[in-house]
Order: sequence, then C-alpha cells, then structure tokens
Amino acid sequence: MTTHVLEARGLVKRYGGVTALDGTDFDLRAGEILAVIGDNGAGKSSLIKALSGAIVPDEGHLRLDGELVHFKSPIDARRHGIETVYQDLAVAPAMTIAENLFLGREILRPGLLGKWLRLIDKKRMLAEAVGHMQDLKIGIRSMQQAVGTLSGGQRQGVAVARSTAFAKHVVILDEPTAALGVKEGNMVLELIRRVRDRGLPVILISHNMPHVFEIADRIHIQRLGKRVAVVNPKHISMSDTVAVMTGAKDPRDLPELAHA
Ligand SMILES: Nc1ncnc2c1ncn2[C@@H]1O[C@H](COP(=O)(O)OP(=O)(O)OP(=O)(O)O)[C@@H](O)[C@H]1O
Repeated sequence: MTTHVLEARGLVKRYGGVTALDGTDFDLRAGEILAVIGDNGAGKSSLIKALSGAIVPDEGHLRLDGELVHFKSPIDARRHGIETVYQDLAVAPAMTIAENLFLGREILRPGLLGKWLRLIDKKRMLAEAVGHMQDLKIGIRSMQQAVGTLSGGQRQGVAVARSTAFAKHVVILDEPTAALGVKEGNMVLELIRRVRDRGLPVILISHNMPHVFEIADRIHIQRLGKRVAVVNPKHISMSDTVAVMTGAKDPRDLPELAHA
C-alpha cells in the first residue's frame, strides 16, 4: 500500500459566485516531488492555500499521515510540520541570512535573570544556519550577508533552506524558479532534489513544463477546480500533459502507463 503523507478529499472553496475548488482530491506520497500544474484559474493556489492553512475549505477534509487535520491558519499547518515558500518570498532584505532563517522562530537562551529574561542566542542561530545551508549545499560566503544583497537564486535558496529547517512533514514551493535565469533556476531545481533526497516530500507548483518534467516524480493536473489526472512524467509527453491540462485531451484516452 502506498503511504500518503498528505491527502485531501472533496475540497470545495467558493469565493462568492466563483468556485475555486470544486471537490478536488489530492495525494502526496512519502519521498516524492509532486508537481501541481494547471491553467490560470484552475485552482492551484487555492489548493495549496487549503493544504497550508491559508484558507479554510468550505467542504472536504485533509489527512496528514492518515490522521484527520483541520488547519485554521498557516501557523496551525506549520505546527504540523508543513512549510510553504510563496512566490513573493517572505524574506527580510535588510536582515542577514542567519537572521532570516530563524525569523519569527529565534532560538533563545537564558539571560542574566535566568528564565525570566531570555535573550536571542545569535551564536547558536549562526551555527545552525551554517549547518542548514551546508546540508543543502547552498554556497554562500558569509551568513552575515544581508539577504537583499544576494542574487535571486541565492535568495530562493535561503527561503527553501528556511522552510526545510522547520518542515517535519511537507515542503510546499510556489513557483520557486519563476523569476530566475537558467543557471539559477537549475541551481534551485538541484536544491529541491536534495530536499527530497533528505526525506522531505515536496509539492511544487509550476507553470514551467521543462522544469516540471525534469524534476517531478508525479504530476497532479488541476483543471476547473478539480484534479483531473495524476501522470507519470516518464511515460507521458509534455504535449499530452498540456492537452489534458487545457481540456483538449480526455485523461481517459491516455495509455494506462501514463497514469501515476
Ligand atoms: N480571494 C479571492 N476572491 C475571489 N475569487 C478568487 C479569490 N482567490 C481565487 N479566486 C478565483 O478562484 C479561481 C481559482 O483561482 P486560483 O488562484 O486558485 O487559481 P490558480 O490555478 O492558482 O491560477 P493562476 O495560475 O492564475 O495563479 C479563479 O477564478 C480566481 O479568480
């Protein structure tokens, strides 16, 4: 039996008269990179928001490691080990890399007044930050460098390192290569592979088909608020995938091997 780390059934989300999620299902397996693709308005962002606690669906349910969960906020999802890196990176440009990695989750140590006054443990944060970045082989000369002075790819690296440092279960990456050049985009793809290889499953939302085909173990295709197919990039062409995504092809007409 396949283990599903994260599973959604029948998610519905309506915004006034617009149905963004129309009873969608979702499955993430252990140890995989799952790409989520779909045309504009297919409900990718809404799905990811429901999985990461940013919206509460009107109907449907989520299971994490088989247990029912109800996320009321992103903090709630984070507490359950689900970390999300959004496209508009939430890094603080004026702060150093080490400070960014621990932003909002600073490591504290007892101060002069013992447990009554706790201080930020900068030394330990720096040491741990170096460890995380080395672990993921993100080449940065100084952890004291302000994030605003880094290149787009390096900045994305910091955001990914930050999420993986805290994610116990799942990392969700929303268009992590969208604003990057070829070299930096490849660097981030390599980084995503390393995250997966360290045992954390990754959900990757992307419009970049070559990137999706290069890196995904399976591809979830979202259309009109529903999951219409999950395909195996090793056994389906990019053009068939796009055809299913746009509705030009019925997924039932795909060869059996194409389904994942
Ligand atoms: N806050 C909102 N208020 C009203 N309608 C919304 C809201 N968020 C999403 N929608 C609508 O829900 C539908 C699905 O949107 P969603 O952003 O989930 O799709 P998407 O696949 O991520 O699209 P894109 O690729 O363009 O980002 C769209 O018709 C969108 O206009």
